[in-house]
Amino acid sequence: MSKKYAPVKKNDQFEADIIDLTYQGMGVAKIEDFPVFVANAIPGEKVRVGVTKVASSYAFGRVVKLLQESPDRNNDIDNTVITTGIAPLANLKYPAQLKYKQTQIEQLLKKQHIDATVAETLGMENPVGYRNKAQVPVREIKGQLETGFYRRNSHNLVPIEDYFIQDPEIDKALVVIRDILRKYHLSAYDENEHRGVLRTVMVRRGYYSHEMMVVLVTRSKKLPMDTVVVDEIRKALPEVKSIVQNVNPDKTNVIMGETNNVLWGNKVIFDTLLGLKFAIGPNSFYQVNPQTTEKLYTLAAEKADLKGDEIVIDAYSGIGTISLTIAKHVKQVYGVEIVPGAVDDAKRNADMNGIKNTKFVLGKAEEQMVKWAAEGLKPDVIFVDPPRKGLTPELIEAATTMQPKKIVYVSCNPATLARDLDEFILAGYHIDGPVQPVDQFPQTTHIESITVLVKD
Ligand SMILES: C[S@@+](CC[C@H](N)C(=O)[O-])C[C@H]1O[C@@H](n2cnc3c(N)ncnc32)[C@H](O)[C@@H]1O
Repeated sequence: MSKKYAPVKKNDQFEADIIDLTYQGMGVAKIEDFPVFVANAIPGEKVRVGVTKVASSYAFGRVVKLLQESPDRNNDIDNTVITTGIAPLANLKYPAQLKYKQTQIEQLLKKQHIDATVAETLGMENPVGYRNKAQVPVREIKGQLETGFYRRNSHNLVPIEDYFIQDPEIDKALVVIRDILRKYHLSAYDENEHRGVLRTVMVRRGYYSHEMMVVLVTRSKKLPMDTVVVDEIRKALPEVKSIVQNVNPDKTNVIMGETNNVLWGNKVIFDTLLGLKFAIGPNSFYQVNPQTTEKLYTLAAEKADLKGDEIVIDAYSGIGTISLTIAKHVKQVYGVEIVPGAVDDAKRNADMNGIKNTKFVLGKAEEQMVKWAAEGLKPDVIFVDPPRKGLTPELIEAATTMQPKKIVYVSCNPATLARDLDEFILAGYHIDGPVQPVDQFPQTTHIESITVLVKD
């Protein structure tokens, strides 16, 4: 690829209109057709841009002066949530956020030459304080243990007490835990030296149950003062039902390690979703926005139009949330999931809710689907709910070989969704009805949606 000529250099300033918003929530300005991505600038604004970094085909900039403000700008926020990337879209009023998410999907489908409509994003009534899970790094700043969030694109911790999108009870618990760790002089992890004890504090809280799990992720096997620390945490936070130490000894950005030691209480916490009870372990994926998850699953089930006699596959089944919520509307569900603890939770969740027509298999969805296809399994409907990287060609081939009438694609990344939809269309499926975005992650750039594919 030929190298573009960069018409700007670092520290240059220029005035520009912001013409677009990237999928990371940066404003786009152009100078001689050369894109400059500007933090905290939104479409419709005119700004004086200061160039902060120049690459061969784009540059980054910051707002030196806001010359003309968009009516969509939300000024009612603490800027830390933008600079840390906790809530990179919080500078947009909520209706504009919903529109942005719809438009992002439309643009990605168009790029892939997919002819489909995208419905308006279903939003939340109160789009703050919704996250049921926090994972905050622990670092030492000026000789003191701090919890907070990294400044965007860095590993520099910004101490924070109000995380804006997390359940406020979780925010309060984080401060209590931080103060207990300080009181007993526990050391924070130092990434550069690979030293210190506490790397991350994870807190999860059941939306309906109010049960809390605290996970202390440590570099070292030993957690000094564990007995007193645990005792103080559970006394100070009566909602806590489980305190776990997770050991992650590696020099890595991966948050959780493989070993969990239950320090006090249960191995799991429980919560309810669509009237069913779920056990959730420390390493299991559980949707972070329980309020919209209920809408999402209800819609996904409605769109599948289940009659009661279907064989269904739930690929990427996690702790069985989709499988178990649709089980009563179908004959049999087969789930596949890669995390052993999540499969154990899914089986336990089926038992706990008296559901007998589900079968959960531990494995890679892309391999298990090929096995099922080879065994002659003929599902009527396949649900896929993959992580951000989307589906593999093998999975798509296996799924279409089984020739289900419907495929319901729950996606958390419209870029991989568009790529995969193209493959399904080539394999003889078409998109039925509009793609439906559901705002699982208000104030952030993440986009969740449901698409239904039907056999031609
Ligand atoms: C977006 S979550 C969906 C989970 C579940 N459907 C839910 O809504 O709670 C994706 C799940 O896929 C699992 N996963 C990731 N890669 C996988 C793979 N190759 N095969 C099977 N499961 C995988 C993750 O552990 C996670 O539980």
